[in-house]
Amino acid sequence: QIAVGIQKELDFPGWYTNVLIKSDMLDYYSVSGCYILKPWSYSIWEAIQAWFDAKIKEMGVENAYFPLFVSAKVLEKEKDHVEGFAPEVAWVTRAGNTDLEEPIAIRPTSETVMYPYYAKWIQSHRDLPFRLNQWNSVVRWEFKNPQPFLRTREFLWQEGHTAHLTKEGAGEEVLQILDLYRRVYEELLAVPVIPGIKSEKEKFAGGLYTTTIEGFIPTTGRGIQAGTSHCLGQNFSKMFNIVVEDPNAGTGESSSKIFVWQNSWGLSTRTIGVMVMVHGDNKGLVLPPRVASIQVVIVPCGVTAKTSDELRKRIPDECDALAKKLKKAGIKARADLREGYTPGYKFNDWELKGVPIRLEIGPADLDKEQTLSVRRDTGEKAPIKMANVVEDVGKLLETIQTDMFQKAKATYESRIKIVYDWKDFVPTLDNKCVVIMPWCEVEACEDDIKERSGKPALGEQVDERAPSAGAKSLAFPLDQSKYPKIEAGKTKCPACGRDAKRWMLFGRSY
Ligand SMILES: O=C1CCCN[C@@H]1CCCn1cnc2ccccc2c1=O
Repeated sequence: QIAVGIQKELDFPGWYTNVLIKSDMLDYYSVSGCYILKPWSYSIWEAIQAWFDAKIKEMGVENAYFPLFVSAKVLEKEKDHVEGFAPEVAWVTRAGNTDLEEPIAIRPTSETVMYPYYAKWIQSHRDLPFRLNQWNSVVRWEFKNPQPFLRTREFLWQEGHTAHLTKEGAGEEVLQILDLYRRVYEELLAVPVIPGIKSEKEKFAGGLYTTTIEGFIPTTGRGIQAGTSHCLGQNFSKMFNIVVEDPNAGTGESSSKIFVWQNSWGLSTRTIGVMVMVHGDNKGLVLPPRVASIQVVIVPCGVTAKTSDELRKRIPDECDALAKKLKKAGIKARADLREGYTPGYKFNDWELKGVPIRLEIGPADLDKEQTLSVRRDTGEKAPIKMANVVEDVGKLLETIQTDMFQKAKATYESRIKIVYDWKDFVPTLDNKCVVIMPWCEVEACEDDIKERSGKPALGEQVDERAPSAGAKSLAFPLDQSKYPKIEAGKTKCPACGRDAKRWMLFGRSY
């Protein structure tokens, strides 16, 4: 039985991995925490890559490739950058029967790999802005329960690393990239995200500030960090001595050096996991047309033992001709002419794989010169005149893309609850919602909120590898105007009573 067989609302983790396997997106691998990305999911990553790569190239970013390995000396160049992450670093200690003199780390991220060379290559302010990106994979040997796409020991991503003359120049790019990330989710994956700024506690410790796009998984009511764009300030340029002459210094003055202002930004194959979780249903994947490698599948119907020889040939031929016609118009269509499978079996199969539109052609459709369209997202059926099929299918794909986004956006917005009183905080989380509240921005309060909202039931065994129950701060939404004005000195933080400063999203998260 090829249907998913596990209900999304009843066993979400089971549903998730089942859908990924049965839709042929991935296969398990012999090393724990690692998965094989099969064409059905890899083609989604390729669609994301193609779109994002073109956009950053328009900005003047160039792709490069740096080595996978980084020496301990270089990786640990700056303690506070790595200390919190050290347990996740994977090391090569042996080649064949020979132990290595020095253990060599596999990159968990490439700041320390790249920046010694930024120091060498960036000499003058004319070299700025300096912008390189890598499409690569990184390794983080996490011990928390792995989840395909969301938390894996190796994952594919892009990591952009740029250098600027001024803080403002860097800051402008941080937000430009963050908006590209938002568009990858909202325009390609039909997944709504909230752009914002991380708290001091949640930001990348090695940087100056972290901007983020926060996604939401309705089934669990958990937030998920969907992409990050950091301003590193001058922290790394001071560590690695990446300096340029001050262009404004008069000639002859003592050479005044400027430490460059840097950014680093990353988006990973986590994008695919979020898309599956947000859109999938109990029949399997639901793919947004913009990233579907097959947008339309055409299935011959009504061919039975009693069907005339003429029709038995004509119906598949019509399906094939229609597929060719749609492909010629740039629509990714496939005729499923497999022998020995019933139409019903094929319907199930393509629904499992999340193909946005199914077109059926049977004897009655031929008579009426039409095809019957079936939407994967809503199941809605509608006949389409063959005379207009290219235009109508094209429009239907756009409609599906928009409807999927609007539906997910409405769900997300319905799960964001304003909280003014602490008594409402935990019940809101327990209702699978996230909290938006006027917050004091005091880190001790943040710790207290996590503690007070995650208390395990009395005597309950806490498994630190289980997803946390405590609420974290997710982001200060960039758009604060959506929420009531915070009266300085009047509006109080619901958790601690101090003066509130900005609206902050809190939620349980991945
Ligand atoms: O997010 C991004 C975006 C892409 C470039 N890197 C930044 C910051 C990465 C933060 N990070 C994350 N895990 C790590 C794991 C081990 C060692 C170091 C790190 C580490 O620096």
